Amino acid sequence: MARRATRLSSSAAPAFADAPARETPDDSMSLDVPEQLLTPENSRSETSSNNENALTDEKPPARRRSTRAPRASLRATEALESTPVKKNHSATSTSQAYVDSLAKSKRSRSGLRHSIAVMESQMYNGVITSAEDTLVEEHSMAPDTPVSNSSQEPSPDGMNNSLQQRTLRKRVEKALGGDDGAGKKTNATPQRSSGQSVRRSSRLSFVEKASDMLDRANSVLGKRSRNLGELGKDIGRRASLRPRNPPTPTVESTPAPSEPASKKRRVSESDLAKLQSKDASPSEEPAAPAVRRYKPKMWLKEGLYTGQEPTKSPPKQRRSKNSEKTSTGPKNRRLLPMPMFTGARLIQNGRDYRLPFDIFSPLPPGQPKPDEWRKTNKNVFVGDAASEWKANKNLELSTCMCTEDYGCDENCQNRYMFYECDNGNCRLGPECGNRSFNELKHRTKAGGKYNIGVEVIKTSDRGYGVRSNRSFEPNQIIVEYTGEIITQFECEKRMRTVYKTNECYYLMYFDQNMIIDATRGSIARFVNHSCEPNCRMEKWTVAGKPRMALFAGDRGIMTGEELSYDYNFDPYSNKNVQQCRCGSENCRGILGPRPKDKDQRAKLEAIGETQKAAGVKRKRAPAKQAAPTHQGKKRKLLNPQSIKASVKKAVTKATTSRGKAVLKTSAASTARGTKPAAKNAKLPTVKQATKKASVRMPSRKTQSTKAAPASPTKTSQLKRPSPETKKQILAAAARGGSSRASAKASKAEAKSPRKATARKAPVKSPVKARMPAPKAKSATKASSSVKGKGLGSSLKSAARKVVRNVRSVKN
Ligand SMILES: C[S@@+](CC[C@H](N)C(=O)[O-])C[C@H]1O[C@@H](n2cnc3c(N)ncnc32)[C@H](O)[C@@H]1O
Repeated sequence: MARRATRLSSSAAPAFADAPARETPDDSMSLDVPEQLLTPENSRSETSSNNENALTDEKPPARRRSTRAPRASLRATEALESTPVKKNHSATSTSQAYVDSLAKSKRSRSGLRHSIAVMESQMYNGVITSAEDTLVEEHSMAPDTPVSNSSQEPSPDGMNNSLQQRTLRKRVEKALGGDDGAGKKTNATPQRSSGQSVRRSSRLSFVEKASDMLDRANSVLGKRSRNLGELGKDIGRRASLRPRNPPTPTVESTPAPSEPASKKRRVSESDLAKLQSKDASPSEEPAAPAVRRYKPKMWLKEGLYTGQEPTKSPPKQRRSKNSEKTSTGPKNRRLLPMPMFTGARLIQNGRDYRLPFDIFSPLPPGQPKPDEWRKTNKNVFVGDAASEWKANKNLELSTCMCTEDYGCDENCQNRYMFYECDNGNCRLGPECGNRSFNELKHRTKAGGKYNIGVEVIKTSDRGYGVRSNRSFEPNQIIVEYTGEIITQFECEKRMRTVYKTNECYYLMYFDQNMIIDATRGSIARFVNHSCEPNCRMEKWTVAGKPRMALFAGDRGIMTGEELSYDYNFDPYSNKNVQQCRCGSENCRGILGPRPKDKDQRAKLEAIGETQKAAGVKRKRAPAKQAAPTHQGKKRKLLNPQSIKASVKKAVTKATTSRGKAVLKTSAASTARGTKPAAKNAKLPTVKQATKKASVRMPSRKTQSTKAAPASPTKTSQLKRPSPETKKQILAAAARGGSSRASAKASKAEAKSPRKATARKAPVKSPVKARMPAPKAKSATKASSSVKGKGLGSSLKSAARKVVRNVRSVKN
């Protein structure tokens, strides 16, 4: 009730003019009039403060009041015009108040000026009060405001009217300015100004709020950002936190389209936050990659090889097909590394391995080459050799009857007689397997390490040697032994003169009492001797001409092996025995055949031991002589007397020796030069196995008859046919009109002698070679068709023996 009374008293203030109290206004009221001169503009500073501040500002300076009065009067006029209903009432009350004020002014000391101001303020208050009453009734929000609440508080008895009026004014201002809708309804000019003043005074400026938000953001970002900001570091990030554009112009420049342009949009904290996030986002984007996302650590579940099943398959890299495309980094190994020192162990200890035959593995270069070697890959007739050769040349004709099914295999007649097939004696073409020299010709023509297949090496104790650059199949031709073909007379002459001081000679018996001197020759001359050789030296007839070549043994040749063959030469004298350094298990100890005589063997062994004990070695090449010349080397030389003695011995031995393929080339061996079988010979020669020609089981793997030590090449025990046997076979073939008969006869004799050879059951026919039976088509037929008891009967008996031996071996 007190509240109501207060309001009524204030609102009905103009009506007091009619009341007696109006006539005698209270002094207190008159004294309070100046306080009522507070205009809405004056109240700006007051509205922002509380009521206590308002009480302290009860007496504003007079100057301010005077300046505000005209505006208030104008507003009051406008209000009166806009509210005609209330105009009379307000005018009446205003006039009454004016009369009262005039009467008062007469008594009071205040001037006219004050009176006019009071009148205007009363007029204004009357309008506002009436409007305020309406607004209070219409707007339920008005009393909720702090200002209205404060104004509705029951005033004490001593509260003056100025305070009431001021409170009312505040309420009106709140009601008009706080709600835009209400402002529109009232359509009063003071509402706009009051609204503006309310916003300005009741809220902080936008810049201040933005700075507050910046402080909050700093605190949210944490200590590090704060420190950076304080220390002035990381300007970029700090700048990102700071609003780049002043927020107030930004908001004002981009008002909401629905709002009027004149109005300022109220900025809430959420808007500030959005604004700040907008400003901060572009600068924070580059900082995002700084936050790393590490892959989760993958721990090894198993140790090295622990729990892994051993496998023989090669390790697989489990990579997807697209891994190379996707992976940007280097191609790292996915497999575990090899254990330490594995490679070192392998290098130190080594590992045996064998390459297949068809793999070419060239050896590293750098082997010293003999500089005195004059090379030739063809046989060259020198001196009288060419004329003598033609005179003695026998036209040996042979034609094999092999079919393509067998392709001139081991049963080929040409092969049996060491005749190479060609288009003249064989009807097979590329299917023929008996054309080794032709193959070698194409190989050497093509050239290259692989095709040549051999190279010179320097051995530790045997001078130079030859090793293979590639692998060779068993019985494959390797290299031809070529050189100058000289007569025996020429050979003796050279031995006396040119080779007098030589340590090594490269002489080999060839054919028709001819000698191949490979001093100027092919690389085959460097092949050393071995008691267990891996090669054979064979003489073949190619297109009617004899040729010598080195063939691989029965087990083939691997890459890097040193090539060797059995020299099988006769030293003719115990003094000329050379110690063998082949290093094989079954080494005979000397270069030459093992003597049959025990005494002689003991002597040779003693000599060998003596040489060993004395350290007698053939010093071929001093260390400083990388490429020694064989000329001038000190070797044991014999005087002419000893040569003569040796020749005598050789002659006697020559009657029993057979198949001297190799002529030892030492100076000592020059003394061994056997006397030619026909005439008196003073110079060395090579004996042929012609004295005791006997039919042996044919084998193309036979080179010499005398040298047949227990060796892996024991198959060489079987001899090839002697020249005499060969002639007989050829003669029989010529009589029969076909060489096939002889071939068949041979087959009948041996029933595949190579089978017997393989079983190491050589059969030696005691019967001397006679004329072979012509037209022998098979073993039985051949024997039956033999005319007479010559070679046919011997072949027959030999064949029977072979059959018997084969059966015994089978059993
Ligand atoms: C045809 S030459 C071989 C190439 C010879 N190594 C060279 O440096 O010219 C034969 C000579 O080599 C030597 N020789 C070959 N094989 C030998 C071996 N197994 N043991 C000792 N000396 C050997 C002998 O001195 C023999 O007289």
